[in-house]
Amino acid sequence: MNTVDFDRYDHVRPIRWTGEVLELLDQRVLPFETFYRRLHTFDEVAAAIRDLVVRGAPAIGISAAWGVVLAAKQVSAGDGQAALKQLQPAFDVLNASRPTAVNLAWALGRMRAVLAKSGSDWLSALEQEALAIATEDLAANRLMGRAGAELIDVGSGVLTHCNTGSLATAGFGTALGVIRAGVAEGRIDKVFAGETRPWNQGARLTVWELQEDGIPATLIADAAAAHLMKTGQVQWVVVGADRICANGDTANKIGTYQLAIAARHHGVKVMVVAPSSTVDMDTASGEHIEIEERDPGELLTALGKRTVAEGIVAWNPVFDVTPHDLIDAIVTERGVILSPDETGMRAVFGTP
Ligand SMILES: CSC[C@@H](O)[C@@H](O)C(=O)COP(=O)(O)O
Repeated sequence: MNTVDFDRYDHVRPIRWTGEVLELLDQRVLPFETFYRRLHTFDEVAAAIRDLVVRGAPAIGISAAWGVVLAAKQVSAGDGQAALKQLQPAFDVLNASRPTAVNLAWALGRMRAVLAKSGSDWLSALEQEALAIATEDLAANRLMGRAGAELIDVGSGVLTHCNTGSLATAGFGTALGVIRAGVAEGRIDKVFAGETRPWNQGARLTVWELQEDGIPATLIADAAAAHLMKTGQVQWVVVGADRICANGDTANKIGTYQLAIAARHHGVKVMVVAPSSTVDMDTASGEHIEIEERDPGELLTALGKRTVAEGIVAWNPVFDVTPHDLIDAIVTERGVILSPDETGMRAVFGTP
């Protein structure tokens, strides 16, 4: 088996901290423009998360953490507790920027906990914590890449959905990390990516990232997935997650649920790859997850041009929940849970 040269995949970084400002690679204009937006305030960070300048569960958590640092730079306080009081509005605005991915609340929780126990050095403690959140995410992705690839037999084809790569994380990616590792190790022969309508994360971001790596990938229409499975070209669906509940139910980009149903019908396996920052053991099952609904305009237009007759009504939920019994493996940096259920999740993530 070949080894994985992780440094080869480190060139796309969606989030850069200069020490003064946050620079976000604007994912709305990729793949044709590579443009870093410079953000100076927490309000700008919240707007960037809401408007999908930055997206992907781990990446929005990391960005929110840096948003807290930007807010903190405007505050003068003697210790962390005093700063926390003044920073509460910033925490609230950042937390409300998107509802489904738990990584956002998780990262803000870490920043809040650091403040609560810091003395006069609270600002540098916050900065170090934001850096640690990003560094740990990259390390988790590399671990998961290897662990997930081990489940894949040599000669397999895989289908992925949305974008779970360097762009959605601190680097390397979750599901795309498994695909990178699986290709490097010689296990994966063919990679397919669904377009991921309506925002086209698969078409605009995933196949571009793979092309940058020199990994051949084939784009399919989302509607072609069941037919792809029927033709025997894929053995695994490999996806990321925005929130994994205590029983293994998983929220991910809209369309994941129907992929899992089609996969079960065709004997194709489903792997969910996500760091522990995506695991929400306080939410018992998927029915309690808030599903973000975005502007129906995303469905009524393409490249800013209206494609649907005036007066048409559209509904645009952007995540769905895959029940745990349709998932074959959940891969995290803390462990792999096969045929996940509450017992398997608790064995890795603990009891309440
Ligand atoms: C490593 S990213 C995992 C998920 O966040 C990803 O699959 C996804 O659904 C992203 O949705 P998005 O709306 O693009 O933020």
